[in-house]
Amino acid sequence: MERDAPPLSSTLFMDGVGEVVLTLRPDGISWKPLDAGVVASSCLGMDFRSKIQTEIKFSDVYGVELIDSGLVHNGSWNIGTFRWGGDSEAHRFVVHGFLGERGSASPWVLVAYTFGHKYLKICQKWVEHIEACIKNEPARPRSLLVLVHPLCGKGKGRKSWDTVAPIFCRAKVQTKVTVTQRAGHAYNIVSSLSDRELRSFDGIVAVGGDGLFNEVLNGLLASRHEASYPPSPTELSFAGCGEQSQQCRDNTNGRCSSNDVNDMASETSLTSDDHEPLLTSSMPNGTDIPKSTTKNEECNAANQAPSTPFPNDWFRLGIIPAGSTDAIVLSTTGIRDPVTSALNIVLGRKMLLDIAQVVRWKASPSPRDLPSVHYAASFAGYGFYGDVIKESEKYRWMGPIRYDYAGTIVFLQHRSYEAEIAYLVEKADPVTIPTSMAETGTQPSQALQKSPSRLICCENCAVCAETATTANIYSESSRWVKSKGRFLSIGAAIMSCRNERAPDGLVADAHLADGFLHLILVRDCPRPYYLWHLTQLTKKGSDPLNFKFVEHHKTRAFTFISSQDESVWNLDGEMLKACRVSVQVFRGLINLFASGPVV
Ligand SMILES: Nc1ncnc2c1ncn2[C@@H]1O[C@H](COP(=O)(O)OP(=O)(O)OP(=O)(O)O)[C@@H](O)[C@H]1O
Repeated sequence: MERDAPPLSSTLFMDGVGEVVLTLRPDGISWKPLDAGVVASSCLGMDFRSKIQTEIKFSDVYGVELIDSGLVHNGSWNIGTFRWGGDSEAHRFVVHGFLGERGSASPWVLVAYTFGHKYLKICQKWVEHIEACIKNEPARPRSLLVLVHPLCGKGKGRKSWDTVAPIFCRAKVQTKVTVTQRAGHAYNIVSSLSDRELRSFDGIVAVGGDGLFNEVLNGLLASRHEASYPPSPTELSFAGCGEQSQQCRDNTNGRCSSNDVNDMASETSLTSDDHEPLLTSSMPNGTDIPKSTTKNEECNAANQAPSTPFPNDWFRLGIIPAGSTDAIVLSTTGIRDPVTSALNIVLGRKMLLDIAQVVRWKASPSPRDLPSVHYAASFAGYGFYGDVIKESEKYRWMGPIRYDYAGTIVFLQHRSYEAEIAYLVEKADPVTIPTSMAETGTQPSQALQKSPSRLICCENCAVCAETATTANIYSESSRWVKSKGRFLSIGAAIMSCRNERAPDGLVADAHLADGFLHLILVRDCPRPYYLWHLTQLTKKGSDPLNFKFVEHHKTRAFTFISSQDESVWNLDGEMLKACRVSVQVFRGLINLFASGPVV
């Protein structure tokens, strides 16, 4: 007889096990074989058998679905022998979940448990019930925009999406999928979404590498993030640093007063417009493009504010790793696995991520040369880092190995660059160690010995969760410090920047959402010392920053002026030509479908 009441406990057939008593608990379901045996599960056509799996929590269930009626196999493994108990024809439903050890950096493994009953209604009730329970789990997405870079990595973007697409389907997440056709395509799609279109999605997923994610990030924030620019390098250079630079500001919440601009005009031709945010929409690679305007955006423009501003607490970005380095995924999940990342997305995992705003200033007298704004999630680097990206473009045909080849060439060239940096120092910052200028040597500096115990960012990180609001970069609690000289490289790590070559990343203890970046200045030094520094980066547990020629400053903003006519920056692995740059970090500017690395 069919029943209408929701089942709290029923006897069903479980595929590969036989008859079980299935029980609904507040936090999941459990099953107990009537015939004491073992439990089996299957995944993507493969069988995973476990003697201990007799339950699954709703937090580990990503989908449940009715399937066609058919055979439920009643066989089970029993101490190495297959015991066949006959199959039963039944109505069926499948519970899709995953097995993953908490606190372990191994990939999560998909599991599917199939149950059957002779009455369809019993199966329907179980499905409805489990669905209702998983809906109570923290905000799982319903609709996503998915952008697939088909050529990323070794051309594995499409294949990576094909691997994980069934997960989205089983989780009943609607996906609008676009395969990119060229560099800049993802940027165009995202930046031209009207607010209404954006609000129809819970997030955007990039299937590709850090470069595709950077395009999505820039497209999203180009017209939706409103903030004052950081000071221009020439402004700080003109005003000098330290307390003076604070005094050159009025009370316009960080914007320069017209006096500042007039004062600077003789040096750089900056106009007051240069200091208005969001005047220019730029491609991540530095090509300025006209922003397409939708009706909605016109409306927004009239209201002077986008109706979906950033930061907000609902819209999330996700990455399915398929690129050549995948530093953002490695630094935010601890593992480079498309299935684990897809599960993080459909399960609605959410964490805040700091984003760096990189403003490129031009020195040309043309009033059309407005500053252009770019965003980076993981890294901004100059010198060695910029040169490697530039050189590697010549060898694109080699695939990901071109970075090793280009890195070797650039290392052998051993170029250093004259530059002037000004960085913001927190008056109470224990990590900023302004080491002596232009000092090189083989003896490790004492910098890190002076730093407090190094807390590595992880799931539920206490540092990132601190509610203390990050002070405005113009607050009284900070001052600008200048550093000038010849540098082999200048790197700004917004996150640890872990990758397969650098298992701890550039800065092992960088946090994902503390509002700081780590400025690493590598001063000109003999080539063997630089090699020593680089090789330390490749070793787990080493200390690549503990050299006298390396300065490490934890900061919220810095400016840069190069004395070169052409300077190349590396933003999240993409090239940006810029001789004058200001960078500031925005704490938790976006939400990511992730929960932090397992370390
Ligand atoms: N269909 C496409 N054809 C060519 N380039 C594309 C396409 N889609 C995106 N791109 C661009 O390719 C660049 C690299 O993308 P991504 O980082 O995702 O892959 P990757 O394999 O890790 O790349 P790389 O090895 O260059 O770092 C980005 O600048 C991105 O904008």
